[in-house]
Amino acid sequence: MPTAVILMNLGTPAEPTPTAVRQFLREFLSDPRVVEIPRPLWMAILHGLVLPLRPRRIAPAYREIWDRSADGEPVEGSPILYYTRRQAELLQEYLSGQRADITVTHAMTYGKPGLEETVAHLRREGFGSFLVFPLYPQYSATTTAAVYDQVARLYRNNRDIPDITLVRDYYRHPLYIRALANSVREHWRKRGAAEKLLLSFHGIPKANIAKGDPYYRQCCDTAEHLAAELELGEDRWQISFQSRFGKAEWLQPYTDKQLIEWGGQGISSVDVICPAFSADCLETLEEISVENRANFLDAGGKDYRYIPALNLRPDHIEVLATIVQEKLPENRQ
Ligand SMILES: C=CC1=C(C)c2cc3[nH]c(cc4nc(cc5[nH]c(cc1n2)c(C)c5CCC(=O)O)C(CCC(=O)O)=C4C)c(C)c3C=C
Ligand SMILES: [Fe+2]
Ligand SMILES: [Fe+2]
Repeated sequence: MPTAVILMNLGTPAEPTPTAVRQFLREFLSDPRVVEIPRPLWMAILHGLVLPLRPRRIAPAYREIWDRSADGEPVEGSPILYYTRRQAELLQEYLSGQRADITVTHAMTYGKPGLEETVAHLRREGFGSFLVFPLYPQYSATTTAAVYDQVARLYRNNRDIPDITLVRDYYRHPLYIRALANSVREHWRKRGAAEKLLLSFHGIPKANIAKGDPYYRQCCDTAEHLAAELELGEDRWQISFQSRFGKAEWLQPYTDKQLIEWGGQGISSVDVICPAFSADCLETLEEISVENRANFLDAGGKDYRYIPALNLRPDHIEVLATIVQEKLPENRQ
C-alpha cells in the first residue's frame, strides 16, 4: 500500500510581524500539552499578558533570523519551515531509489501547513497509510505527545481509521549520535576544539519530569552517548537547558547562566551544539547564536562558536531514512 511519510516540526509564524507572531503563539500556547497551568488561570495570563505583549518583543528577533542560516544555506523565509520542507524533499530523493511505495511530505504542529490539511490532501491523492515522524529526537509530552493528540483528533469521528504509524523518539539511535558526532568533528577540524563543549537542549518545566515526562532522561542519554562517541572527558562537556518561559522553575543548569559562569571563571572558548533541534530556528539562530554569544563574551569569554543543527546534512537524511525503513519494513502486510 502506498504510504505517506509526514515529517513534522513545531511550526513558526507566517511572517516576522507582531500580528503573525500573535496568531502563531495563540495557537501554540493554547495547547494544554504545552502549558499545563490550570486552564482558566492560563487563559487569563495568555490573553491578558502574553498575547498583548510578547509578539511585539519577539517579532524583531524573528525578523533577524528570517532568510538566515548558520551554515551558509540560502534559506527562504522561516528557517525551521524551510529546513523541514527541504528535509522532506531530500528524504524523498534518498528513498526513491529503494522504496517506490513511499512519498514524503511535511507538516507543522502549529501554523501552516497543518497536519489536518496535509492529511486531507494526501487522502484525496489516494494514500491510506501514514507514518507521522515528529523531528524531536527526545520525546516530551510538550512536543511529541502534542503531535499524537493531533493525529488522534483527526479521526475522532471516523469509523474506518487508516493505518497510522508514529515515531516516538530516536534520542539514542546510533546514526543520530554518529551524525551529531560527525558535525562536531567537522567543526573541530575547521576551527579547532574549544575548551568546553556545551550541549544545550530546549528546556521544559522541571515539574513535568516529576509527573513522568521522560525528556530529561533522554536528553542526558543523548549527551552521554555523544560525549562517549567524541571521547570527551567529563571536564570537557556539560549539558544545559535553554528557552525558559514563564516564572516556574525549568530544567537546569540554564544555558545562559552556565555561559556567564564559564566566562567569569576564565574559560575563554566554548563550542555550543543543540542536539534537540533537528533544524535551525529562532531558538538556535537568535537565542544561541546571538543572545548567548553576548552573554559569554560580556562575562569575559573570548571565542564562542555555534555548531549548526543537523539540518540538511546527508548523514542526517540517512538517520531519517533508516528510521523510516525500520518503522516501515518492505515486507510488512
Ligand atoms: C511555553 C512553554 C514551552 C515549552 C514547554 C516548549 C517546549 C519545547 N519547544 C521546542 C522547540 C521549539 N520551540 C520554539 C519556540 C518557542 N517555544 C516556546 C515555548 C515553549 N516551548 C515559545 C513561546 C516559542 C516561540 C518563541 C518565543 O516566543 O520565545 C521553536 C522555534 C520556532 C521558530 O519559529 O523558529 C522550536 C523549534 C522543544 C523541542 C520543546 C520541548 C522539548
Ligand atoms: Fe519551545
Ligand atoms: Fe527562546
